[in-house]
Amino acid sequence: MSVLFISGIDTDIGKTYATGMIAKALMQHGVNVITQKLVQTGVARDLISGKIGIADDIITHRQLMGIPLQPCDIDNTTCPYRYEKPASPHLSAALANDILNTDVITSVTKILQADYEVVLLEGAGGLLVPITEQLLTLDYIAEQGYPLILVTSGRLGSINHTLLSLEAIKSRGLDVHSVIYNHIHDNAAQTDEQIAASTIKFLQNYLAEYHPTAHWLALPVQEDNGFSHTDFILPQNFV
Ligand SMILES: Nc1ncnc2c1ncn2[C@@H]1O[C@H](COP(=O)(O)OP(=O)(O)OP(=O)(O)O)[C@@H](O)[C@H]1O
Ligand SMILES: C[C@H](N)[C@H](N)CCCCCC(=O)O
Ligand SMILES: [Mg+2]
Repeated sequence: MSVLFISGIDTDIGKTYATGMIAKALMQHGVNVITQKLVQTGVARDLISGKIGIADDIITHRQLMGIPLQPCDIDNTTCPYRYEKPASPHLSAALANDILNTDVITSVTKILQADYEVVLLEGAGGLLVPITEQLLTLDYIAEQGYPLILVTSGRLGSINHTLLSLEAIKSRGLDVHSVIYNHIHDNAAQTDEQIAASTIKFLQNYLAEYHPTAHWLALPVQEDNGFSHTDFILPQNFV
């Protein structure tokens, strides 16, 4: 019955990996769980039929969960809004001459809730990404009252992006359910070990002071692009 919203400090921070791995961990605890994507941009058209494909993030979620695409994926219930242009949803929809109606998103979430105990709803980009010209992602989350999971990493710049996200959450009178620290950017190409370790410490102390109820979860790097999975441990009272 419950819906958890997975957002992050930016695009490419690891929301899809976090969502797939949470779903896998919940499945292993016997929870009947499905994932949904709010809106997917950058989706290719099928060369033969010309139809726009299934959302890439939904495909990755199922791979990480180790299950095939479900009927609700194939009929696009898990992501009705899919656009070709890899951009902010408000732009991608406009370029496709479409108008995204958030009531449709809410109604597919309800359909999924009827069949599953937990729906993990992944956003596109960060919290202040516009879903439409009028509505920011965070305002949709606030309207729906969904518990909010924020994905971050040790990439240089993450402290600022994480604290700005937490400020924005607070400004809507919301709290953060969990912060997931993705270890993907701890390597030398993105940052260095000293920065990553300091970022973890700083963020943990900040959360302890300002968001004491938030869970802290560490997402390990998944090998083979997610096909051999390192364990991801969920706290007992996660859902
Ligand atoms: N924990 C991880 N283990 C292995 N690879 C990862 C991990 N996290 C992220 N990646 C890599 O980083 C890329 C970006 O991550 P991901 O697709 O999860 O970002 P996102 O936040 O979902 O982006 P978007 O806003 O487009 O939905 C992935 O395609 C994958 O290659
Ligand atoms: C295409 C990309 N991977 C994401 N799905 C969409 C990211 C939108 C970011 C918009 C912005 O913050 O300026
Ligand atoms: Mg994603």
